[in-house]
Amino acid sequence: MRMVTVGTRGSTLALAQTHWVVARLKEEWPDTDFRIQTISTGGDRNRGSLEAMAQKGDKGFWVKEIEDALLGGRIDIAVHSLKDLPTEQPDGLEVSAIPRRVDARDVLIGKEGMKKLSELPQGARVGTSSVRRKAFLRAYRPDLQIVNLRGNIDTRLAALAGDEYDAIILAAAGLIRTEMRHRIDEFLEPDILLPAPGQGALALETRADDDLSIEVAYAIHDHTTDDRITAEREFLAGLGAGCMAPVGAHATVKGGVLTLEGWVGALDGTKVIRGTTQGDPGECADLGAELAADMLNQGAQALIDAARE
Ligand SMILES: NCc1[nH]cc(CCC(=O)O)c1CC(=O)O
Repeated sequence: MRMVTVGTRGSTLALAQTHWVVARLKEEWPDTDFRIQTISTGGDRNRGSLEAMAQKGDKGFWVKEIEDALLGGRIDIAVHSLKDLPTEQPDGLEVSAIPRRVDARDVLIGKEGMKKLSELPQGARVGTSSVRRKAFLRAYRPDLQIVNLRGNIDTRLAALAGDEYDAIILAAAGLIRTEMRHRIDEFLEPDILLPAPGQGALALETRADDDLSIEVAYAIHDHTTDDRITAEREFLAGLGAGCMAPVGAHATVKGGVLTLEGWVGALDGTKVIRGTTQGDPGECADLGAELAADMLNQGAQALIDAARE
């Protein structure tokens, strides 16, 4: 029997999404044996230095050890949250499949009486460490207090039970995949808050010359999701930004037309630039690059640089 080893981080979310991927792969390849191997990354071991690493431009904080395991042949397919995966893969590796996206939106989870963002009382304390979510909150509700909140989904939900936070913001997909959809109080629609590029999507990464694993992974590839996230990620790459930038993007495909919306915000909330473009889904990469160029012309670079400091 053919055997494929699927690697991922050991967090609840990483394992939940990898079990989902393996179940989907097993439907397509009933005669293949799948094994799951967990790998601890710099991000798992060393949370305190996350910001320092980001400032040094180390984008691969969550993926380096996993990519080393792929290159070393200890695993054959890696499962990543797409939004944590740098837009360029190292030599010898490639993204071979993008499964269907679940839900790209961010959500609010709040204490009693704190269950809608627009209705939070003056000065309410909202937990997040994402620069995108911070920049958005400061622009949208300058009165709110933003309190840093790190850690896995479980840690963040546990923190809300204490008394430091009135509400927190998380990605819907993470809660849905870990069977915590019932905890969601409000879905923040993209017209209010644009999600991170690639949020809610997964990426299956393989060795570029491993035809067998590529074929296995590609069985659960979803073309529409791929077009959408390609537009979003080309937009991010076109801005010269990574997953730690105050950048949101969301693409949809309806009636054969791809619509890409982009957002860049000042970390202090004093300025936001928002743009949109439409075209053929086959041109998704160009659409992302064009929107990035358009927003650079409107001054996006200064906002991205300011958030690095
Ligand atoms: N950066 C952490 C991370 N990476 C992926 C998800 C959630 C799942 C997803 O966006 O696909 C999260 C947590 C969060 O942002 O709430």
